[in-house]
Amino acid sequence: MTDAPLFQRVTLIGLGLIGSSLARGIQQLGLAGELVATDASPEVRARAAEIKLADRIADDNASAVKASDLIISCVPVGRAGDVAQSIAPHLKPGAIISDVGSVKASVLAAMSEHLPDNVHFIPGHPVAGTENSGPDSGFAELFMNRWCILTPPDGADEAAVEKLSALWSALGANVEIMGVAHHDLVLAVTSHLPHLIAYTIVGTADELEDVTHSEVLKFSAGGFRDFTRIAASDPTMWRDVFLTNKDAVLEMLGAFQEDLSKLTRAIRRGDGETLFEHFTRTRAIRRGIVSIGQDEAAADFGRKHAALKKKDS
Ligand SMILES: NC(=O)C1=CN([C@@H]2O[C@H](COP(=O)(O)OP(=O)(O)OC[C@H]3O[C@@H](n4cnc5c(N)ncnc54)[C@H](O)[C@@H]3O)[C@@H](O)[C@H]2O)C=CC1
Ligand SMILES: O=C(O)C(=O)Cc1ccc(O)cc1
Repeated sequence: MTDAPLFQRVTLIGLGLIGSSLARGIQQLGLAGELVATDASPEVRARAAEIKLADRIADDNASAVKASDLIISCVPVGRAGDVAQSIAPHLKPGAIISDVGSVKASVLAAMSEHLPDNVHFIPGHPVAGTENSGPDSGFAELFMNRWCILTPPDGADEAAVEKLSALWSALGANVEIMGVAHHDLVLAVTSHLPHLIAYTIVGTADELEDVTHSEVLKFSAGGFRDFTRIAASDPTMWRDVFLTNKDAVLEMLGAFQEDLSKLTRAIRRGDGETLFEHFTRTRAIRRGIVSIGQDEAAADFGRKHAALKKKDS
């Protein structure tokens, strides 16, 4: 006998990297009795139908959410308010509404403004992705052994939080609960600033092409190549991240610029001790992250991989 699906009807709005990864995972693991999906782009809807990303592809957000028990908005954070406005009058009372946006305070404010009181709004953020976008770029295993942060507002229904956590856990993610302001500060330094640095350095190298005669790209080894991958990330998504997490990013950018000035001064003065000490500290940080990651992965990998394989066969 197969287990009952976690949710009777699930709706995904936005079928890019994250929406299509969710669609594939939910279908492969049988987490929804019926999966409905939609996207603002007719081309994306047509492609989603062609590759069967859901049981039904709806023409618009309003019809997609009818009678749905869980709705996850997977659109750029600047569009979160539009999505909430378009679905608000059509929601089933008691439905859970969530999202996957990389910024949380602005999404909470923009969506809460429109959503009725008789639904459970629990914003979320899977800390997992790639530089690719669109319906063909997703894959069911994207969330395996990655964090998914949920940011329920004060007084959120505990059973609804549990149910949403169960979905992310089934997809292989480790769920963590935190407040929106804390989320935005932590992600500003761990994700948003690194992307800004990558966008900057690749642009700088490109502007130097006249001086370097295309050799920047020709001889780019590890470090620069890694930056070019990150700098290939979606321009709409990242424009929205920096516009909506402005304060936290500016705070972290201030701290970063101070540290960069210290290292600049050390180089100018030939202060090898400062450079060596700094690089030794950062090497230890990386080794700590990698060993924590390996312990967690070793503990979880077998169970989660077996679950997906079972569904595949
Ligand atoms: N790309 C990544 O690595 C990660 C992205 N996120 C977050 O996930 C969200 C989606 O990102 P991706 O899947 O990468 O984007 P994407 O660009 O691949 O897909 C976004 C989709 O949303 C659709 N869309 C835009 N406005 C809409 C609206 N009003 N109604 C319906 N559909 C609409 C677009 O047509 C597009 O197909 C963003 O908020 C992003 O911050 C979270 C974790 C990782
Ligand atoms: O591709 C990468 O290295 C990423 O960092 C992906 C990513 C992008 C945005 C997020 O909010 C979470 C993960």
